[in-house]
Amino acid sequence: MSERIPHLDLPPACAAAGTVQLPGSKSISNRVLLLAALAHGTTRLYDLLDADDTARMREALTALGVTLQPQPDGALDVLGCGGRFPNREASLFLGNAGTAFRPLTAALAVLGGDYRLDGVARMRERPIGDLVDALARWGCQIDYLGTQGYPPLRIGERQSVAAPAVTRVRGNVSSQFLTALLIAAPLLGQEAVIEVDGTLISQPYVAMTIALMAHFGVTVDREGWQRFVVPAGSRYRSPGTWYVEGDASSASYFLALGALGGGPVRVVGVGEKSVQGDVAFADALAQMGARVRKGENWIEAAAPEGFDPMGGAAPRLRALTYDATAIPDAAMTLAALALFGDGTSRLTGIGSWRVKETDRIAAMAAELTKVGATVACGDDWLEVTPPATWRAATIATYDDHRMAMAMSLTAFGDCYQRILDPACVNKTFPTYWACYRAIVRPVPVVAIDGPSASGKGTVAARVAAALGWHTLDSGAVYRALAWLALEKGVALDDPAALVALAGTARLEFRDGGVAVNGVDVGDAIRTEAVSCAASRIATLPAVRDALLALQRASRRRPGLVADGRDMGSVVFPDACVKVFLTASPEVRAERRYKQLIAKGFNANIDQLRRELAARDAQDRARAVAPLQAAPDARQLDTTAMTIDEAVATVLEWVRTACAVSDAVRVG
Ligand SMILES: Nc1ncnc2c1ncn2[C@@H]1O[C@H](COP(=O)(O)OP(=O)(O)O)[C@@H](O)[C@H]1O
Ligand SMILES: Nc1ccn([C@H]2C[C@H](O)[C@@H](COP(=O)(O)OP(=O)(O)O)O2)c(=O)n1
Repeated sequence: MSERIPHLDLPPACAAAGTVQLPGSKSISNRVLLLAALAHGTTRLYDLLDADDTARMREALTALGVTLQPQPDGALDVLGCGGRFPNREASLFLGNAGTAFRPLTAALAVLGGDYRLDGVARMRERPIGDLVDALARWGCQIDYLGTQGYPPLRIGERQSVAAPAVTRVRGNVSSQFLTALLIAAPLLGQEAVIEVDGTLISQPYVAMTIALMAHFGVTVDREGWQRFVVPAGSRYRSPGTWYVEGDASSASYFLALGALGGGPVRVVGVGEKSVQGDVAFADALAQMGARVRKGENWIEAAAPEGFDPMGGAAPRLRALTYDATAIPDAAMTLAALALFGDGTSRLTGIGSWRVKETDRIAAMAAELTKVGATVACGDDWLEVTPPATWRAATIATYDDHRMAMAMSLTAFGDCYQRILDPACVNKTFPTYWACYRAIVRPVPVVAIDGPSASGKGTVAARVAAALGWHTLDSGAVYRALAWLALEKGVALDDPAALVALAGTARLEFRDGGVAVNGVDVGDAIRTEAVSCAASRIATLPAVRDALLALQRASRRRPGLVADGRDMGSVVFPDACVKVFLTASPEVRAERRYKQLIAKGFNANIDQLRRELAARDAQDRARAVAPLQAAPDARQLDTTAMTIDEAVATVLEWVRTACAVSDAVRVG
């Protein structure tokens, strides 16, 4: 997704199954790019992540004079510069990529030169003082160009001081500081000893750094996770060819979706032997009750034993109490999964969330609350109690890819959810939404549109009864508001007043019944006066917008049959079957006449014919969502058909359309 669209509406989801080929790991990609650039010899890299954060690293290396040669088979050749960048002067823009900013700062500071490093506004709020202080003790020359302790930075020539016996760095701010020092240490030309003060967070990321350095010829001796020694004479050497693992953090969203949507969902690219700590997410998911299986290069997740994907709701998972110190990124997925727990979940050890792409604790708390959860949080913990009632929400993403991806799980809460700035996933996973759509099955909708008295309502109700699905008579939505406007004397051509009326009234549509502010208006809205008023207010775009969410709220498991004028074209454009029902004007007038008489209303067939024709004309001519068949709708002319025949035809279409999915129960 390259264009920044303002929002993405996720329809309520009912199932998820399939296989996802994961993009390359961001953490591995940026580490091996830098190691290959610093190494002696050429490294051929396969399956590198192609996303914003890796693009920033590649641009930086190019600016430093490193040659990167894309190969016809998709690989990238990095021509290592043997421990010294050709360009001793450069100005680097690193966006919001911590995995590029921190290690490059350390490597450039140790090598010395004349460099400027900067990033986006948020990068200027992410602390780097601990790393700069440690580097200063190695004789590095680093100045803050803005706020002390934060980017942007200017790097000069390193003073030739003997490295102190021990360089200390705090372990609880960002493990990337330690990673940066370790990667830069072989460039010092002498032994480096690094000690960690306090607890080391995100320890698996440091293990990954050490493992990758070993593949590039540098062995780090360590005592526990407190003391690290990089021997004198260490030099990076290309391993020749390197295959980047799939991203384990990105895997977490799909595994979670598998647990919520029945599954199984398989992610390919990470497995049992992964060097990435975030594979531990799968174990946390199993603790929540999901069924998890792992192979060498894949992990699979399915809903808990006994879950019926055709039932009324997402599976109840077990609430989780979890120390996420080792997996801060994947823990965001756990926070969203907590919405589906059987009680309050508690995540601890997530203090580093405060200094990531955004203050993730505050962001998560705010957005989980919007969908109905009760959330409590502190400096380094978050507690989530699932919603008693789910709410449709507009979810902010804070220019944070993981906020967008984690919150996509909320689609299993039986409401539409709007994700703002969905393209923020480009940071690490540009194809996320395409992968999401490939495995997630929204609650199915059958849309039946057509002119008045073509039989929409009758056919819709019978089809829904046969399938066991819900119904939406969208005409009743317009009729109810029109009825209220007539009651209250609100002008039928005053959009603002009508929208205000819709905002304050309680309009309820359940099981075929219609109530306005608690009063049953099922029959009152069927008069010809209300029909004409409904058709008039339906021409106003603002009124149509105001009634959209109300109509979409009817989309609930296991499925919905909706009838109206724009069900297939506007309200449910992703409906699995779209029907455009017609009948000749004479037959329609006759049907309506009989219907009204049967209900005890007075009716005149000639007048009905005229009124139907006028209303059809108005519904067809309006500028917004006019009555017309969607391009992908199937026409059904019922002029010479019985109701049974019409219903049987539609049911057959539903069965054919849904046969591809065993997630949808038909008939
Ligand atoms: N195929 C059909 N053949 C005969 N009568 C029908 C047929 N479809 C619907 N009807 C009758 O026509 C009337 C109007 O149908 P309705 O479902 O209210 O239409 P709409 O919702 O399109 O306005 C109802 O009394 C219904 O029983
Ligand atoms: N999806 C819809 C449904 C109804 N309307 C408007 C246009 C229609 O003339 C009125 C009444 O719709 P309704 O479906 O109840 O009317 P009929 O039963 O077909 O006569 O509402 C609409 O604009 N869009």
